[in-house]
Amino acid sequence: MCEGRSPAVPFPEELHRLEEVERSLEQALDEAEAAVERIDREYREEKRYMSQYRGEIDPHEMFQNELALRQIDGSGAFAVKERNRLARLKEAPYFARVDFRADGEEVAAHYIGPFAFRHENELLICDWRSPVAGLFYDCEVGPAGYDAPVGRVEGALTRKRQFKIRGGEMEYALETSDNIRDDVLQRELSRTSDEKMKSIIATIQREQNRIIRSERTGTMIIQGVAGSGKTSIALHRLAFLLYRHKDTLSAGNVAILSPNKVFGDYISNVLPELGEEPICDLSFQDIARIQLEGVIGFEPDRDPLETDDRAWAERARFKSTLEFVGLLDRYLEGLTGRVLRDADCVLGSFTAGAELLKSRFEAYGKFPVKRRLQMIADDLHSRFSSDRELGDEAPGARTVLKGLSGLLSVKNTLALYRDFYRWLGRPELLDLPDRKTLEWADVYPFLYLHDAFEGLKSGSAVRHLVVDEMQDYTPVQYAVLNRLFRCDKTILGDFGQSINPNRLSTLEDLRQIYCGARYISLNKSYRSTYEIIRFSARLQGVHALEPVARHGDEPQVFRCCGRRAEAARIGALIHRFEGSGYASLGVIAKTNRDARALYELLGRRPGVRLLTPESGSFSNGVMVTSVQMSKGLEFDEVIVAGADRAAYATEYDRGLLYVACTRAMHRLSLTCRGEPSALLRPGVPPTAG
Ligand SMILES: Nc1ncnc2c1ncn2[C@@H]1O[C@H](COP(=O)(O)OP(=O)(O)OP(=O)(O)O)[C@@H](O)[C@H]1O
Repeated sequence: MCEGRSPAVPFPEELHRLEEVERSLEQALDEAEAAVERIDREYREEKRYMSQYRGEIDPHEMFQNELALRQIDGSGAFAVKERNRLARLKEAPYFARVDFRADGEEVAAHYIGPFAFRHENELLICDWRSPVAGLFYDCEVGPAGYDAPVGRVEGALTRKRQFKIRGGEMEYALETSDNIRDDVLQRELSRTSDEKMKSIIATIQREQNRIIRSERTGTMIIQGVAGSGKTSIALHRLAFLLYRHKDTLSAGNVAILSPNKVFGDYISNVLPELGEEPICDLSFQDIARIQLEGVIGFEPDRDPLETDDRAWAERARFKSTLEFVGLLDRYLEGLTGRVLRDADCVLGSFTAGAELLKSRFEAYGKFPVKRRLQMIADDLHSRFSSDRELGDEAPGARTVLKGLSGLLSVKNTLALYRDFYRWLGRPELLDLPDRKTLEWADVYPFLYLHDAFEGLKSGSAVRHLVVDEMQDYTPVQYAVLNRLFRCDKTILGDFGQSINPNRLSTLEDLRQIYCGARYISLNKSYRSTYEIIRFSARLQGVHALEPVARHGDEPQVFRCCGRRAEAARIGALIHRFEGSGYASLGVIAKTNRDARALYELLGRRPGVRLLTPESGSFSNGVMVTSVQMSKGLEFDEVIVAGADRAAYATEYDRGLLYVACTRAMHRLSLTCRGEPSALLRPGVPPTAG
């Protein structure tokens, strides 16, 4: 056997190359460390000088020193980033090699890793987002090509290898053949979960790569089954866009709209892992809070599964459709007549006739009412000033504005919003918890009208927005979003995971809202074992759900006699988990209230955490939570608690069970206190409701 050859790494030259690259990385890392220390020293010296001679330095020199300090600070941040990247590369410098012979040229080997690494003028590692790296994801050995900035490069791919390097050690190396990609993917998918979502650059699949590297501008809608990698793809796409447009796009220009803080925390590592700055993570609540500050308060959304207030549910449903946005638009079409009284504006000896005011008001129709008044006031002020008779002082713009405001029959957005329901003939659909508070379903319709009446706060630098869990949001929320973020969007989710009975909008509605958008559907599921996916697909009747053939235990249903027996069973399953080598276990109850009760029943067992809408972070270990909170997350093992006939009976319950079951990567159990849910038996129709 050749020196250094091991069964897992049958190519000794790769071990030698790795050693060489590591030596270069070591050297570069030492230099980067020295640069960080030098800059740090310079910074401290500059600061010391400034504080020592503060009284003696003239203001001009002080200003120069402050500028210098800021510059050192900037270089320091850059040096630290560079050092961190090199340190990361040292752990796992690359994961693939492609040998490519461009037509008329020699074969060149390209090693692909998380970032590019150049040493002594030689490019030792290519960034996974570089054009040449596209060969790895898109092509097999044979004729191949890639799109470079200079145009298409044609040639032949002569070799393709994949590596797993961890802690600087090569664990395995494989030469490509048709099933190799699957083999590496299988190994990756079989690992235990991590506390945070991980990058998937070494195993991005072809259909995923097409989305990630898409150069087409415009909005994209991705409908993908549970575990198809939608969130991963969206984050990798952002990293790709930031790389491709690095001169014009920075982390401050992209944002992700996610359902809650726990999810935001869960995905927060992917971009930094890919060498990009963390990005802004927003929720619809955050946006509402910013827009409504000082205007009106609002209640958080209620859990529809924990209330039987039918009138409330009816109000929420009514406001959740595309038709509702149509009604708001129709109401706004006649806005002038609704808010402006048919009267002249008389200010002393100056008068503006009702007709003139109306026509001006309509001419400025694309602006909010309040802004239109301001513009008309400015116009009238100039007109009055030029028309004035000798001796008559023209009213100032503020006086004119006051006079015009007196002609408004509606004084604020709340009055307008109330008027909308009167116009509809359905005043009962607006129910304020108190005088200055909206219920959640009213927040976005209110903002839609607020935009027309006062205008929304703008100024967002966001140039690409990712919207995750698209099925959770209503058309009016999208309508407001489109006004606030007039940029390209990547909108992703799974309408098969709709779990709110009061959201009536559909995927077709969404496609209608974004009618020019590119639409992609993903059916292959990567998260769970074949057995879990088959079980979940049967449950939901999702025939398109295509598993990756990775096997594990069949899901088990445990029937217990009552609550205590169920808690004891869950306790035993937790015990089994603790000895299993798995890292995370999700115990998923139907509602947040059920989750809390179960947590108490389990006796606040050490190491068991309760995850609620108020929680801010995700961690490994045992988590007791609700279906709603578990969305988007994943666990090595899942126990769906309380999977009883009565608890899961309707079509919506089916969606809930589907979401809960598809959170499991490797093992799934369901426990119930009596008869298991009939939905678990294929072919059983759900109870109506
Ligand atoms: N190409 C891939 N290589 C390795 N792992 C992958 C790949 N694609 C997806 N995965 C893994 O599959 C799991 C599911 O991915 P992700 O959470 O992005 O899916 P999703 O479609 O957003 O899921 P859901 O809608 O169910 O929340 C993650 O563990 C992710 O790392």
